[in-house]
Order: sequence, then C-alpha cells, then structure tokens
Amino acid sequence: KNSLPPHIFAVADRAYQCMLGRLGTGPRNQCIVISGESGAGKTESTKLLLRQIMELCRGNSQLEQQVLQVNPLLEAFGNAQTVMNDNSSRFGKYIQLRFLNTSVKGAKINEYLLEKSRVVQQDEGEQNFHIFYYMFAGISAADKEIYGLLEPTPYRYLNHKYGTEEKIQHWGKKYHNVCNAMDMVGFHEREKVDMLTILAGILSLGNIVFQPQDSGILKVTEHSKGWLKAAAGQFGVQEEEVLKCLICTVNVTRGENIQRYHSQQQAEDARDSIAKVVYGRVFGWIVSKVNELLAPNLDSDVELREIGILDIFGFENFAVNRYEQLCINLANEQLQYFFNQEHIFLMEQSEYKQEEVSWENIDFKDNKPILDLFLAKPLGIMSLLDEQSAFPQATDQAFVDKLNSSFKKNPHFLIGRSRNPVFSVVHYAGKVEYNASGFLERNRDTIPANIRGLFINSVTPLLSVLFAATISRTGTLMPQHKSKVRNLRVIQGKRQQTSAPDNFNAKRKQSVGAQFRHSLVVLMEKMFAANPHFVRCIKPNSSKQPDLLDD
Ligand SMILES: Nc1ncnc2c1ncn2[C@@H]1O[C@H](COP(=O)(O)OP(=O)(O)OP(=O)(O)O)[C@@H](O)[C@H]1O
Repeated sequence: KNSLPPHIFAVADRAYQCMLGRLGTGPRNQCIVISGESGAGKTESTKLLLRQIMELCRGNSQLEQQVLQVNPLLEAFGNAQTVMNDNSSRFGKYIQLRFLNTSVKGAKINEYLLEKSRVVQQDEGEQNFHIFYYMFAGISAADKEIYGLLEPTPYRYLNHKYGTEEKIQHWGKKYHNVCNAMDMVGFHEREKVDMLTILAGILSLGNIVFQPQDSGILKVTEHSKGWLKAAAGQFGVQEEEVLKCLICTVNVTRGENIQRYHSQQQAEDARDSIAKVVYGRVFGWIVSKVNELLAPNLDSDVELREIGILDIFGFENFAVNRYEQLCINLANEQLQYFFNQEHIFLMEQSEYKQEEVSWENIDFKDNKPILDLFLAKPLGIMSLLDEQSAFPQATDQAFVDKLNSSFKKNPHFLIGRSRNPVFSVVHYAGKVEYNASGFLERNRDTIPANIRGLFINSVTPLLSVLFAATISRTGTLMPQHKSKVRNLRVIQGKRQQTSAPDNFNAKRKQSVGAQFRHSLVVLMEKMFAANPHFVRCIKPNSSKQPDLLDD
C-alpha cells in the first residue's frame, strides 16, 4: 500500500468519486485509458489501479481476490517475452468493474486482437506465449507422459530453445500460480487435462513436415510421421482426417466432392493456421470462463455503474511492420481521436471560453483524415483490404497497387519505393512503413474448411466445446451449452459425410479486420458515453533495467 505511486492513487480516487457523483457531476460511468509504448508500465498500472479501486470501495473481498487472481492466468496465455518487454501483453483488454452504489458486484473483461501469429513464429530475441515454457517447467515427468510432451527443445514452435536453470525454476513457480488460478476460476480437472493436452497437440502439429511424392501429392516425411500421430492423438481425432485437412481441400460441386491438393506452402499454411485457431479458441474460452466467474450475481434489471480500465497495445513502429501493427495503430488513432475530440482540446477549451477565462486558442492536429483513410467505405484501407481478401486470386501486391491508385493524392499516404509490397501511413505519432506481405492471408485468417467438423467430433471434450462455440461480430468466443454441443456434433457428423461447408467457409466468415473494427466501435461507444481519465506511461529506459532513467 505504501509503495502505491501517488498518480495511481489520484486517478483511482477521482474515478471512484466521479462514478458515485461525489464531485458534482452526478453519478456516471467512468473509463480510464492507459497508454504508452510497449514496456512502459500499462499492465502494471492496470493491476495497481484495480487494487486501489477495490481498496477504496472496501470491496467484497472474495470478488477482489478473484479479479486480481485471474491475472496470472490471462498473462500466462496472453503475454510473452519480446525485445521490448519480458512480460509483454500480446492482446488488448478492457476491464469493466461493475458497482451497485459504493460496492463492486462483478467485473467483465473484453479482449482484443490476440497476436496468434506468435504461436507459430517468433522473431529473434522473442518467445512464444509464456504458458508453453511454464508447462515444461511445472509438469511432473509422469504427467508429461499423459499429455504426450517430450523435452522442450525438439519443438519447432519454440524455436528449439528453452531457458537457463534459473529461468526454469521461475517458470515452475509461475506454472503453479496458473494452476491455482485455474482452480479458483473453477476449471474442472478434466478441462485442465484437456487444455494441456491441446497445447501439447499444438506443439506436435508444428513439427509436421511435408514432402512431395512421385505423384506430386504431398505426404508427411518419414521423420515427422510420429508427430502427426501424436498431434492426432492429442487432438482426439483420426490421423488420416488431420492429414487430409493438411494436404488437400475438399470442395463440393453439384453434390460431388472435388479434392484439390495443396502445394508445400499451402500445407504448411494449413498446419500453422490450425495451430493458431486452436490457441486463439483456448484463449477465448479462458476469458469466457473468467467472465462467468466474475459476472455480478444480481437480477439483470438492477442498474449498475461501471469503471472501465483500458490496457491496450500502444502505437508500434518496428523495423518491419505487419498486419498486426496496422490494426494496433488504427486502434491508437481511434484513441487519439477520442482524446483530442472529446476531451482535451475541444472540451477543455470550450469550457475555458464559457467561463470567460482568458485563453489563447491552441491548435491541435485533428487526426480525423487519418481515421477516414483507414475506415472510409468503400474507399478506405480496411475496406479495400476486405475487398481484395474476398478474391481468392488476389495478391498482397495487387492490394498495395489498389491503395496506391486510390490514395496517391492523400497527404497521409505514401507510396512505397521497394520491390516488396510496402506502403506508408503518416500517423498522428509519425510515419510508419507497412510491409503488406501476408496481409490478405492474415485478414482472411483462413483455416482448412473441414477442421471445424473434425474438431467438433473430437473425443477430447474441451476441443469439441471450443469448436462448437460461435464467434460474435466483435470476435468474442461464445461457448454453447452442452446439449447444443451434442446436437452440433451430430449435425456436423452428418454434414461431414456429405462434406457440406460449415461455418468456417471462408466466403461467409468475417475478416479479422472487420471483427476488430466492430470491437473498436463497441469500445468507443462505451468510452464516449463515460467520463474519461487518461494515464500516460513513460518508458524509463530501453534496456529493461530498474532504477535507470534515460535522459
Ligand atoms: N510501477 C512499476 N514499478 C516497478 N516496475 C514496473 C512498474 N511498471 C512496470 N514495471 C516494470 O516494467 C515491466 C513492463 O511493464 P508492463 O508489462 O506493465 O508494460 P506494458 O506497458 O504493459 O507493456 P506491453 O505493451 O508490452 O504489454 C514490468 O514487467 C516491470 O518489470
């Protein structure tokens, strides 16, 4: 308590008092927006704020413990070591604390844009999500056999690397915290076992390598046959069915199954996309379980007030900026607009004028034109990306050509001068060059067409639940009730025989960009309706050192 930074105390206190209407504004929902670059301290500030708000309302101590204890679970599955931060959140979150009068009655977490690509690939100096390292360090040798886990270094998705003795000890402790958090959230033993088996399955899947046969059709190499068998076993499905999803696509034309065999690249993409979708669904499911636990136990007509805390990825500008950076930077433009428009400049200045305080108008950079460049319909970057993503034959270069011709006169867009498909956007925070290689695929997030049917019928109950779940317009995973899952399993079983397309049919599926845009719209609606507080975190140094403030 004594070490609580004073600004955290001030923000928590102000938000709480404003929510109760004690500062002369009438009771209102509040939102606290925490911003700053990666490693600046957003997540740590969020945790301190939560603790302090709970302290202020002298909350329901069980709920308080639960809200704080879900953090190790979310961080294990959603955080990773990056070059910027050893515990970097690879997803954005908005935590809403819900109050009845002065006391907190529940909470809800919304998650945004988990960086699933990290499951299958990490840049130099970076790691996969923490949970993979924790589980190797914390699971006993006997249990590893149950999950089908070997030593960590053979796994390609871990870059064949592990940690020093000191780190392994630390990870072992973290694993036990995660297990405690799972117990507290109310995971059944069977769900825990399934979840770890599924994670082991992801790692086995990553080791499958393909080679062409004389016929040109791919097979898995002799060396990786064992990995295919292991992955199928861990996912609770037939080996041949997994292989089929990897090496070919089955389309139904006039009631007839037409098989199209994959190239080596397509098979590798199919393998990686399965790993990403499975991990993404495990994460979504954890968040939904946490929300079930934290939901207020009150009639739905009881009116509750909220304090929301937004801990979202800051503006990013790396050596190579990919699709994820485009989405993250769009979110930051949106937040900057909120900051400019609603509050700091327009609102404060008009208040000064109203009160006849002598005041010289300050000009600010309105970033609306940049938001329009991204979001206008039909001629905005995101719409054009969706349009191109809908054409199976379109290429990343064709998308960039389309941008170049549409925005050549736009002062916030710069045509790239490279052989690669690149373009730049002049953001409010500076110019960022994007490399569009892989944009269409990441936006489509295509997964093999029959995978949903296959996994719904898995003998691993959790996998079946994960794939029977629906995904909302904003990308939230919504698990079905058990009876519905059973029905779906039957329906999907029948469908599989006729190979009818399921919900994952790429043509009907919403793009990642569209889901992200919807989730931003919903978030912004909540924020515009609330009273805002802004916390800007400043990174003291770039060498991850304590007690060092870089001039
Ligand atoms: N108030 C604090 N006191 C001491 N150390 C801190 C504090 N805030 C942050 N740190 C240190 O900085 C590290 C990075 O902080 P944090 O994870 O909160 O950054 P972030 O802004 O959320 O980054 P990212 O965007 O990558 O998730 C922490 O793991 C911790 O070591």
